[in-house]
Amino acid sequence: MSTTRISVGDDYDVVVGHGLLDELPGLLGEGTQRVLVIHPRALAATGEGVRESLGAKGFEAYAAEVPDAEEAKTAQVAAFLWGVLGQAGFTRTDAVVSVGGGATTDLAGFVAATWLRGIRVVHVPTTLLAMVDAAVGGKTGINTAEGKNLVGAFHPPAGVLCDLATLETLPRHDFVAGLAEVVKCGFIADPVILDLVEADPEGATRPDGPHLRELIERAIQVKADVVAQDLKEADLREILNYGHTFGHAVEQVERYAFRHGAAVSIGMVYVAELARLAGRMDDALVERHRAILTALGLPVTYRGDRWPQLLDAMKRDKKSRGSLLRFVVLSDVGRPVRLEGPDPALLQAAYAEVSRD
Ligand SMILES: NC(=O)c1ccc[n+]([C@@H]2O[C@H](COP(=O)([O-])OP(=O)(O)OC[C@H]3O[C@@H](n4cnc5c(N)ncnc54)[C@H](O)[C@@H]3O)[C@@H](O)[C@H]2O)c1
Ligand SMILES: O=C(O)C(=O)C[C@@H](O)[C@H](O)[C@H](O)COP(=O)(O)O
Ligand SMILES: [Zn+2]
Repeated sequence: MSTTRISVGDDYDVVVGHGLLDELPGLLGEGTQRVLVIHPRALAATGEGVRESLGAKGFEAYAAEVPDAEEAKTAQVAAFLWGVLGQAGFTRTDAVVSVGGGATTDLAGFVAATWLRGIRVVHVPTTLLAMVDAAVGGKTGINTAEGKNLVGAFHPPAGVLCDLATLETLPRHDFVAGLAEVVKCGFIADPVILDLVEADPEGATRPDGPHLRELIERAIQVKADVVAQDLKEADLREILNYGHTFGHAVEQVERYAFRHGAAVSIGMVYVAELARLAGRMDDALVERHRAILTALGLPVTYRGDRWPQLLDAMKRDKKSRGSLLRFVVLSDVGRPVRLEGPDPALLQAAYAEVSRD
């Protein structure tokens, strides 16, 4: 089966295909002696397989298991991993490999960014969301009690290996959650993604769907093009945060029991409604958001009794400047603009539009 390479500027490639482990040693860097493979509990066998294959190639290979999903993105788990690296004597020529979903790649990337002020990391994403988004672009981080991804660093990987076979074991709800970030790329930059999903929404929800590979590669291309121009989110990169101001607030209010992609789905409808109320988006495009996300089985409403908590969480969004709340909105498909300091009445009215009883 074919392999695709999508370059992120001149920095590194995101490789999409099947059985890509042979590429891993070449990405680890010359002189690398020790490698720590970080994987979640659910992928114990896969993580051990990667460790063994590196051991067989002559590396001093270690594996560390971390909790599944968002429970891994804590200071305690990061401290556990710093301990593992310290005990094994990892130096600046050694490396970290993440094998898992976005929670694992965010955590492992952060640990690599902070160990000795930065060692090499290679991501082997195993969820749809991590392939198209989390493993690409160098945003790493953990959560704190006050909010999502509040501690982190920009630390691009040396490479990203997306083995499509790993998606076969991914639970359906996690697969579908990843589609929210694919659709996000469609709305902000690549309308063909929206056309493909609209033509066959059921097919899009299956790992063997006819357009899955194209959807994945198009979404990666959108992200790669953006981060190659603005790694540290001075301006353009904010478009990748479409739907996240409200989405991250939902995740925090739900204490991370809600999947990231599901929260972003609601967040995109929220911000579309906000844009409509602010006179920036027409009714048809708002309804297109609802129709596409609903057809994929993603949520587009949220409970209606959490406004003070949601607003409080939104104020800590990284796009905020002082007390100014800032949103990425669309004037049309592929035309992201900023909405700064919207009237508080509009913020709450948009919430009413996505609230269910
Ligand atoms: N850094 C970024 O740019 C960026 C972008 C998007 C999202 N994120 C972050 O990514 C996280 C969400 O990532 P996610 O949706 O991949 O979820 P996740 O990492 O929480 O994984 C979901 C679940 O699936 C399990 N799993 C992973 N791969 C599997 C497989 N192949 N088979 C069976 N089970 C598997 C995991 O152990 C976990 O329980 C959030 O923390 C979000 O903030 C980061
Ligand atoms: O890569 C980016 O930039 C993004 O915003 C992609 C998002 O999908 C992702 O969830 C990211 O982790 C959000 O970052 P944050 O800066 O809002 O914490
Ligand atoms: Zn996201």
